[in-house]
Amino acid sequence: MIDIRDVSKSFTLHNQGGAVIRVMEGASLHVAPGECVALTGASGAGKSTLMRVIYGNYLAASGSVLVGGLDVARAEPREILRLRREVLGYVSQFLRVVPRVPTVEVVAEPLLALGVDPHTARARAEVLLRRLNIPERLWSLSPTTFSGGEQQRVNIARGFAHAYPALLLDEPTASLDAENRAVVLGLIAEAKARGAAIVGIFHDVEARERVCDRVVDVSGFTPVVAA
Ligand SMILES: Nc1ncnc2c1ncn2[C@@H]1O[C@H](COP(=O)(O)OP(=O)(O)OP(=O)(O)O)[C@@H](O)[C@H]1O
Repeated sequence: MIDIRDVSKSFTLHNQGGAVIRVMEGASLHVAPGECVALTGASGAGKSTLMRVIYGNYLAASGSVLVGGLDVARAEPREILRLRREVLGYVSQFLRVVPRVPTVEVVAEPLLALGVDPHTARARAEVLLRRLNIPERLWSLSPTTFSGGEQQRVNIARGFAHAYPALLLDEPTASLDAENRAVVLGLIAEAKARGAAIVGIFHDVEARERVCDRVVDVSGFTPVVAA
């Protein structure tokens, strides 16, 4: 489902004399349907960079990044938008929403974008919000004023609203209490059981051990710098 081959990525800092930072070389990763792979490696090793390359936010300099058969490294912007709508979900650490949109609509939005009828989309959103212990009195309010943990749970509900065949998870259990953490691990396990291919960053080691089948240390993709 996710097949990364020989990817390299560097950044050119145009505002700092054109300094080039080589972050990744020869990165390869295969994630099968139903499999969850955790990216590990020290801070700055390139975990977030690899996630962004898969999502198409960062363009790989070389290699291929196949997600559901589409090479994200070569795809047109409209193909990437379609991929994100239908195939590839991304639960980032922080919720970004348009102000004043009610929580229930924030969660239902990915389904509405797919053409699911509003009643079904809303019902699915409500099931997730209830499961993630967001009090019903908050559903009609914008999540912009919610606590950090509440916002993260709204973000997770939104990320799991559609049954994406592939999912990127950036620290999905950070800042959650034990009960909600268990709910999120349950959602991840269910996504795997229906065949989702998942790549994630899990600093929560226990969570990682519970849901991940494999660990890939991205330090192995760090370019060797000549002395
Ligand atoms: N947009 C960017 N412009 C310039 N350099 C960048 C950019 N994004 C990432 N980098 C560099 O790439 C390297 C890898 O960063 P990345 O955020 O992927 O690491 P990480 O493993 O996710 O770290 P952490 O665990 O601290 O979040 C760092 O040296 C970082 O400075």
